[in-house]
Amino acid sequence: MFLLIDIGNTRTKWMLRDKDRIYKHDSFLTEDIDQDHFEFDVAIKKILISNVAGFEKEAILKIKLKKFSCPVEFIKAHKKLNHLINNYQDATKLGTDRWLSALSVSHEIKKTTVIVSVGTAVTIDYVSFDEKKSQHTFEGGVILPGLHLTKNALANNTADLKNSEGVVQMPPINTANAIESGFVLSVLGNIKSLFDLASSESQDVEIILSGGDAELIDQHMYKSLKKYVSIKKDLVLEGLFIFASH
Ligand SMILES: Nc1ncnc2c1ncn2[C@@H]1O[C@H](COP(=O)(O)OP(=O)(O)OP(=O)(O)O)[C@@H](O)[C@H]1O
Ligand SMILES: CC(C)(CO)[C@@H](O)C(=O)NCCC(=O)O
Repeated sequence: MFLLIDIGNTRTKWMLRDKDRIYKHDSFLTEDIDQDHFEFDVAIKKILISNVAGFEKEAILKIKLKKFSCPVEFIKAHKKLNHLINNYQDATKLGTDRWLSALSVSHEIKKTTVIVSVGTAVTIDYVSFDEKKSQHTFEGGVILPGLHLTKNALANNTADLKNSEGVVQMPPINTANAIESGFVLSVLGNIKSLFDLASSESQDVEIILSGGDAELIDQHMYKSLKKYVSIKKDLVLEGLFIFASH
């Protein structure tokens, strides 16, 4: 049995699973990481963790997990693993969550893929597929502030932009809708740019959406791209399981 933990900047997602079955799947706010979340009485072979929320969270979690008396591994991006090559300038500097998502895709999808994670930050990554070599390459990608961060940055640094709920509207005719629409359109525009780049190299490109706000982007996806899009929520946890089994 493996305990897999994905520590994001806002939410921590975790899963207890083995080869055949998922036994538990839950999440909590990362700021509550010092509380007792892992209460079960089963023998765990290994705990694998993806952490993009900083060293302090890692230190707290290490203490919390001592009670399981099993190996605990914090994963870092590799230059090459299985059929995935990582072309980031410094391979180990690629966010573990981005790399594990690419690892998951490289096992599941034999196609060039644009991986979009819409969480605290938004990342849009281009993973190419070489059919002849049966090999995927993480080619690169963009990072943007997520919806919550975008709203907070505007509210905290301007006089008149309050943090309120808006909807996508074209053209937007009030402040809240202008901010919400601006965020969604900027993510869509970036997806289109990375999709076009991927399509210049490959005729068969998929777009995978993940993260807390994936549905928001999916709802407004360009009509011309809809047929290439699917949502997969647990890419990072799936990547951790592939890593555990490699
Ligand atoms: N208090 C909050 N702080 C930050 N984000 C929030 C909050 N409440 C809701 N959200 C929304 O939840 C989303 C978080 O999604 P998700 O669960 O994918 O994040 P995450 O795993 O923390 O992200 P990441 O992996 O980028 O750190 C954000 O995009 C934001 O819109
Ligand atoms: C971009 C985030 C915050 C997305 O969760 C994470 O992957 C991260 O902290 N990455 C490190 C920097 C990088 O990937 O270039």
